[in-house]
Amino acid sequence: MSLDELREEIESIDRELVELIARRTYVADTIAAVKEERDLPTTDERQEQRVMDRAGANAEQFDVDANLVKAIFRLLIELNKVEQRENR
Ligand SMILES: O=C(O)C(=O)C[C@]1(C(=O)O)C=C[C@@H](O)C=C1
Repeated sequence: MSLDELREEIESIDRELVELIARRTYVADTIAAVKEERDLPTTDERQEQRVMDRAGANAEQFDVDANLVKAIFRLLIELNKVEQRENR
């Protein structure tokens, strides 16, 4: 594969990543509505821990750096919380 082709592959993966981030964020909008209905706080630390543990385990399964993957998930959770706070 040429460098251009490899970069095209990365471009396509990057687009998919953004699409997945958008889908995760859209779910946060629905979660915000459920939490508001049930008078629950936006932050659920136990659930965040579960998400982080799962991210670490998935990273190990795919042989990528667990700490880096967890850092990305920390950002994704923060993005969700910002989105949820804007929606309630
Ligand atoms: O599961 C929830 O309650 C969510 O709001 C989603 C999410 C996440 O991004 O995974 C975000 C904020 C919460 O503190 C916990 C988890």
